[in-house]
Amino acid sequence: MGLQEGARLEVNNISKTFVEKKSAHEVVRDVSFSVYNNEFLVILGPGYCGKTVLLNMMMNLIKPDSGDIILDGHVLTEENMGNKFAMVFQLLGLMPWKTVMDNVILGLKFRGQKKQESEKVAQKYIDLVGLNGFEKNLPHELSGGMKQRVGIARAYANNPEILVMDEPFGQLDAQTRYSMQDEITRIWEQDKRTVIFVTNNIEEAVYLGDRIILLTECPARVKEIYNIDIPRPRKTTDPRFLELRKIISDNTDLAL
Ligand SMILES: Nc1ncnc2c1ncn2[C@@H]1O[C@H](COP(=O)(O)OP(=O)(O)OP(=O)(O)O)[C@@H](O)[C@H]1O
Repeated sequence: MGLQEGARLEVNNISKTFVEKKSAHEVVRDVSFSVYNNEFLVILGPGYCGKTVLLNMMMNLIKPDSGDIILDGHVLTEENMGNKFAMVFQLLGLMPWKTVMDNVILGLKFRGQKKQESEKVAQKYIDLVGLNGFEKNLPHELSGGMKQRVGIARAYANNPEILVMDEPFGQLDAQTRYSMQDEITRIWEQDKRTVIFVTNNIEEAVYLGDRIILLTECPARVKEIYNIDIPRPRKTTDPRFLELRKIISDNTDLAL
């Protein structure tokens, strides 16, 4: 399969089986899809279906057994991926002894940027995620949603072209989760990047995505790809929203 028009990333027929003590565990089977420039792509699948393994292959952290990943027309390697990717995790990995500013600056520091320049970049993204005034706070002084914002600011500060988010709101209470969904939409609309967002929540997928890649139970296969043709800001009560949610729900074993 060649590179499709406008595609940044092409996942071509990738499969992965883990072999442990002579038993084989097939986790990803023959998965193919494209990721387009600056789109908000959601990967939706049930728990343990292989979403993280798939993401890890897309980020060159795990080698697929077969198939390949094409980034901007070339097979993905450490060299050509450079600093193009940044990741936001469900469990954030914030340094508890470091302030918001120091946590956001971390990646820039690793790359040897000067402190003053790093602080300027970090401040831009601290402002973007709405944490102005909390620069000197420590993570334990922040709510779950605010910590998640720090994670997003840190990812953005590294200036990635592709932002990968692995169930970033999975640990948040429902109310905070809804407000973070609005926040991530606002941030992405203000500073567009290619986003690959993983979730097991259908409503979240329909609320956020330009497109949804629906995966099956393990081993993960692509069950369907949906274009979400609902203008933003979206409303969960919109008839088209409810219709799409039902169509996807009827096509999967996922519980809402
Ligand atoms: N390095 C590994 N060795 C062996 N098995 C693994 C390895 N990594 C993942 N697996 C298995 O692959 C399956 C899919 O795991 P994965 O973490 O990708 O699921 P997931 O869809 O991201 O789940 P969740 O929604 O809970 O995050 C699991 O059964 C897991 O135990």
